[in-house]
Amino acid sequence: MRFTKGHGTGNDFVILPDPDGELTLTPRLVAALCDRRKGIGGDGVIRVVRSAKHPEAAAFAGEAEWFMDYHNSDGSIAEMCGNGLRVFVRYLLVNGLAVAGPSGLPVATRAGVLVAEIGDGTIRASMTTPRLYAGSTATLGHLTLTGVAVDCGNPHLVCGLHDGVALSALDLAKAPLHDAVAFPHGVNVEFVEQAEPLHGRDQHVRMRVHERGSGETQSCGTGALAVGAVALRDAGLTTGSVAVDVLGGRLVVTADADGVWWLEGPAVLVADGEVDPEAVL
Ligand SMILES: N[C@@H](CCC[C@H](N)C(=O)O)C(=O)O
Repeated sequence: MRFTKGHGTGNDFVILPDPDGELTLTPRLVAALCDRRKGIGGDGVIRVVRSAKHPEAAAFAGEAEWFMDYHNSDGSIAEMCGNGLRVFVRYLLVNGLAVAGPSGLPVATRAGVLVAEIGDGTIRASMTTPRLYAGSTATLGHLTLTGVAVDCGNPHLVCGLHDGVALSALDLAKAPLHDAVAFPHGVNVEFVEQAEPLHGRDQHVRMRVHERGSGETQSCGTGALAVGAVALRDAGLTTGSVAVDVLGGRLVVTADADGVWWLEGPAVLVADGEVDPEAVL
């Protein structure tokens, strides 16, 4: 089985080309490929499949040739992956499977069709409009933090830190406890602290994330989107740009004057290879 390894700000993926949707991708195989000792290692698997060849994306085939079939490292399926989307686009471009037109490159996801624009080293992609809809809490050991529930196509809970609690001191080895009624399908939890003002950005924050289905990761694109949306709302802004520093680098979230939300950041392919599924299972 051919694979490519890539990452966006350290959020890393095993990319599997499967243009005609012929691969049997079980949760067990996904988890085995993502195993960092016995497999290739990754926060998730991205299958590259033609929209027309995947039952969940066939309706998008007229708009977007390719479907990003995203799976978390525990084998569960997620609706969207912001870093994965940029890496997916990089893969399509490098392998000559698509070219970006004047209005960008459309990609089908479980959260709908999104459009990527290719920059100088970075890629920026339109994102599902984040919807801030409720308050909730996350508990880490003895620390309970209040947060804002944000729907970015997938579920997020954005928690600001109390005075005296440092982002770097949080232990995210275990999943934060959350309200299972508020988040029946689980939740990605972001922890945020303010950072120093940055020229050209309306807000600058630092975040760490515990991802549903993957644990703590170096970065989460939809998590950054959720954090950016809360930061702009708290600053009383409806448009603007937010620099979100993650363990693996920097992402920029922008809400433009047309009401479109964008996520910009690097997308890097680091290796190609061949893996024997029998050997990793
Ligand atoms: N890392 C991703 C999000 C991946 C999916 C998430 N773990 C979920 O289950 O919703 C990103 O960059 O957005």
